[in-house]
Amino acid sequence: MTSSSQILRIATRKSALALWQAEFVKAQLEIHHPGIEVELVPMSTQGDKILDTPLAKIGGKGLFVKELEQAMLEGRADIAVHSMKDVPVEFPDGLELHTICEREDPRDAFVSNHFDSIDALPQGAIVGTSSLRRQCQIRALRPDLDIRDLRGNVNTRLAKLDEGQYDAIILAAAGLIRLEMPERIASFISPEQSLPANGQGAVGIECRSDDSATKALLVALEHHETRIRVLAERAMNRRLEGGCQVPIGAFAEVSGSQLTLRGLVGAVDGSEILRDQVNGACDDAEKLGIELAEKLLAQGADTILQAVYKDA
Ligand SMILES: NCc1[nH]cc(CCC(=O)O)c1CC(=O)O
Repeated sequence: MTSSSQILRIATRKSALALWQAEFVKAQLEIHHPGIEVELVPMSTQGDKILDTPLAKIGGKGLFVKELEQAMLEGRADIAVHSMKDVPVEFPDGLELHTICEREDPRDAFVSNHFDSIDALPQGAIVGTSSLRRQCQIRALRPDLDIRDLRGNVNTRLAKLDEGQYDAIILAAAGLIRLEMPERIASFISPEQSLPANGQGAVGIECRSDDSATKALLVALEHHETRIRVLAERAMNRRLEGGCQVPIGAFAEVSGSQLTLRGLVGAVDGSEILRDQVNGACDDAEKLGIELAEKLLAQGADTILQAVYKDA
């Protein structure tokens, strides 16, 4: 925020989930800072405009965040609210990820109008997901299923399911819970069956590095345990040089002062999946993430990831 404007402006995408997240941050700021004025600045990003190509093939990091960052750098907005899962590992000069809010359920959700779980699907059933991470894990569990690409925001994906284009689809549970559609979740998929993406279910807030007035307001929204978990997960991804569209899972849990981080790298066809985990002190979250990435690389993660990038 600049001293001349007392209104805090939130740059946000226009999808229902992005708007929910921005409204959530607005409401939290208003609770913690009575009298504050917060305004949403909705905008379309490149990722919202290209709807007909599988995300993995578009490539380019930060497809969903570039326009929001430009708005902050140009002073048209003060903060941007992101799903941590979609936030690139590096930030442009002048911007930083300042705040990580409390995590919603990080698991993947099995969504279907006819079946209760992946195990209950008949041979050859059609499952929609455009996430390489979900594809590879589901193929490993059930090589017989017909996995097809599924793009669009949460409501678009649900509509495609309801039209009968798929027997089931996989979505982040967090999105369905936030959009007040928990009844759509036929079952939660355990991390053993589908390890979540790094940052899944967590919301992060980005702002200008030199904007101390805004930072002071954001501190109240910080959630320490979520930060520790997401730091470890992102550190693993960063060491593997994985963008958000790679068959990589990373999931950290905290118990007291201890952190357990599980990681996975898989071939998209599910023919090969490497898994490993590390334990250690929460204070070493990032170190543990790097350590786990190196264990996976020692198992051959590099070869798998190179093949994915070549195909994309
Ligand atoms: N990649 C799209 C995206 N980004 C964040 C969420 C869900 C909410 C979250 O993880 O915080 C979703 C949809 C999905 O994966 O089903």
